[in-house]
Amino acid sequence: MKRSIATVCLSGTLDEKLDAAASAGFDGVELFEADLINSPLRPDEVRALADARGLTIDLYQPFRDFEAMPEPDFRRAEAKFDVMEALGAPTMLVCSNVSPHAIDDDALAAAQLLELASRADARGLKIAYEALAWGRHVSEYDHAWRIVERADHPALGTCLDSFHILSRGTSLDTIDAIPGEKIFYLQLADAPFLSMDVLQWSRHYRCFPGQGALDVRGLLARVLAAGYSGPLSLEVFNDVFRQADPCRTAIDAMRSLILLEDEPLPEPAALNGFAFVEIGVDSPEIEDLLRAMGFAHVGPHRSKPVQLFQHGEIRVVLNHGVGEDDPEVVAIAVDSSDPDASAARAEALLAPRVERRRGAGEADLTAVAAPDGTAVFFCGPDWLDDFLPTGEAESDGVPIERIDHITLAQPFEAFDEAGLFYRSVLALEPSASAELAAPDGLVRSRAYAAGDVRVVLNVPALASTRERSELQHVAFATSDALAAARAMRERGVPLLAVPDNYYDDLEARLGIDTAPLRELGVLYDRTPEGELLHFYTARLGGRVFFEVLERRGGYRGYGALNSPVRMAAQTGGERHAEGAGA
Ligand SMILES: O=C(O)c1ccc(O)c(O)c1
Ligand SMILES: [Mg+2]
Repeated sequence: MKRSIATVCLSGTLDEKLDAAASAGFDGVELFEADLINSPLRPDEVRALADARGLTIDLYQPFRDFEAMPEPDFRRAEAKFDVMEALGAPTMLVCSNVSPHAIDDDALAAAQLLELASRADARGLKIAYEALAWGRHVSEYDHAWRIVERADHPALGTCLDSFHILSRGTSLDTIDAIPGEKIFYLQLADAPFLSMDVLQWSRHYRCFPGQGALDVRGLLARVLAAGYSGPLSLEVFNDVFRQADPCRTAIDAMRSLILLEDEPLPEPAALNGFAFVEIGVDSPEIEDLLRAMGFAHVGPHRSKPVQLFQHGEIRVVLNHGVGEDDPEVVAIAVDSSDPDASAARAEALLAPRVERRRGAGEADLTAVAAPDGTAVFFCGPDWLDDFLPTGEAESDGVPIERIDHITLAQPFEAFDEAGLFYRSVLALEPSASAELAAPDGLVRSRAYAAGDVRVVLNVPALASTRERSELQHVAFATSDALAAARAMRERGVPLLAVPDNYYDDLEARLGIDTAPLRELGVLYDRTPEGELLHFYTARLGGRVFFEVLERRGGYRGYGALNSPVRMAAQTGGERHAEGAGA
């Protein structure tokens, strides 16, 4: 189907918005009135600009506070029709009246919309009437449809907006009763569940389908079943997108539509956990730490300054060629049952390829770049052959087994984009997001998982100019956290100290004996499904640390409840170290 995007979704000036929409592959735009009014470009120039970029202007929007008025403003309407003719925009969106002067009278609304539609029709234009969720007298789509049906004019139809419908929880049954050709336009937006005034929710927190919690997919299926054949158009008001790079937002938006439509998308290949995690480093200290955690240096890469360390199923690749000052997770790799299929799906979802140097005879690994720049590799079985065996053996006695999850701090503007990236490219399912209080600010966190591939994304809740530590960590699964903590402590792994107050609270809340946990700095969580025991290493330089976790029973979470004490301990340790050095 034709794909469109409202200019209000994108930051920048009108010409920048058009450029971004076109470069992401959109067919058309909804022109948001303010974007035109604030532009130095004449309507005919906007039309030419859109035309030159292969974009149609599908909708002019919104025309506000028109219907059910004592004196409907046809003069203003005619002036806007002039603009639409110059733009080549066929349809005007009229959103339901919010004015205190509006009269609660459907017959009046229908009569005035009928008059508007016949004037539009005289110019070959159409009117699409939309219920705003906060409209004064019309706030439900089925009500807007009854008024359209009552007016009964061929140039008058309705505009359905998934946000207004799903935010109010209106039954979707009436959609089936609207003839497809009377649905003149469909606007798609998702949003996280928030308990707040619906206007504020709509104007600040909408997001692209797949990024929020609304069943946009279900709604789309109903609208298509009704026979709608117009554009699938994204209309997202979002504070973060308004300040993000419009080209990136437009690609994020297009990825959302591709996922929503499903059709030309290769099926996701089954993933069998993480093949490896790659850490960029320029110092050898991390090698000592990995050995203390029981890892063996399995081998150097045949042609690159890259070392493979392994313990059980856990593989950590240290890349000395991309080392920043501080160690940093630069790549994650999934073990794919069909790496070519994984790569094809990633490409279909507009994931940018990471170009890599490859020596003769080396495995041909495809990597794509996640929004924060982390490379995501799709591995088959043969990549291990790229390393020359050293014969070094792993140590017994440190019971860690596989990578459980990888947690990556995201740049402020990349959080929703990154979530949709992992959700679509790797077909990971999101869990609910959590808010975690760190000493230096609130952190929003959301996990994405499929089988043994789990990625947790964190982001500061507010953009900040302050220097913030953007922590990343790799969590290793164990079947015995206490034994693992004891073994690592004996082997000299620096573990994060946990305050006594934490254990006192744990005893007060749960009535458990915390002595073994307290002794080793192991944190604890319990849900009806099971238990979690987990602990952390100190940070390796600035950003990276390791976690070891034991899931007991059916525990599926990530110990979010314990993140604040962990973050406080990390901040405290850092300030302590600064103080000691002074
Ligand atoms: O927030 C608004 O005013 C507004 C305007 C036009 C729309 O289509 C819409 O869904 C909301
Ligand atoms: Mg709308």
